[in-house]
Amino acid sequence: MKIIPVTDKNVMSRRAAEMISTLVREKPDAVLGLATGGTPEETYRRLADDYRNNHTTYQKIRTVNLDEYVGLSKEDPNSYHKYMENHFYKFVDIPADQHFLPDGNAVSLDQECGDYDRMIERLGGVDLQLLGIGRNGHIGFNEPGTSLNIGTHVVTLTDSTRLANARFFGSMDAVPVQAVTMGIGTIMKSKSILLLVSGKSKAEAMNRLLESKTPDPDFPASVLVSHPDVTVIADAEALFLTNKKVGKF
Ligand SMILES: O=P(O)(O)OC[C@H]1O[C@](O)(CO)[C@@H](O)[C@@H]1O
Repeated sequence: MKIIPVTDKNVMSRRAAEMISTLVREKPDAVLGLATGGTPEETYRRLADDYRNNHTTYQKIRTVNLDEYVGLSKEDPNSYHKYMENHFYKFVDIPADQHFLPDGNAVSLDQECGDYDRMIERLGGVDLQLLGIGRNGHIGFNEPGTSLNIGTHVVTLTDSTRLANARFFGSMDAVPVQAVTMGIGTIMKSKSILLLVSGKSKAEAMNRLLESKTPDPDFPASVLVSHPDVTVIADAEALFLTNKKVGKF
């Protein structure tokens, strides 16, 4: 795991956007694995700026997202379909049939999960998977206790995750209880992984990740220590609990 310590969220987002746009320019038909949540919002803004200012094209890029809530339509303002539309797709030239998210409203969710993994394989696998981390160490929506080999599946969200995401819904009761998520096995097949960690609320998770020596299902992000190509960009607030030397900010 390569750790890049940065002063704040702005720098984290700039560095992340630079990594992603470099890949897009070097491999114009790359498969990007994308994430939602508060952490990558500014990274998407910067990628949109880069598209506008430097004409970085997404015409051949394919994107696959980590997850979607069960029971929300694609048009629901809180769906991750809508999030991606509002934060990224509408600002760049990626064709509509080249970006994919799991369908949380599929008639058969089991079928949808299997189809999603097969679709990622057909695309040739993910070149770069962008990740955030939950306070309890979840990646995607893989909550503590999830099998480390599992493919895309339906998950019941923990109260802590629903509480953390209640800020987008207005109340915790409005947050769906289930989601479809790429599994940890799916995420680990990505050729490279970029984890973004920002803010004091993530400091405990960051500390635990840095202390992790081997994958532990009780702390899903720990699986990243066994992946050959992981970059973590973390800001000073996220790193404030760790005594490990992470290099200069
Ligand atoms: O970036 P946030 O909003 O703190 O969320 C952390 C992670 O939890 C999720 O919301 C759930 O998958 C991810 O989208 C995100 O990477």
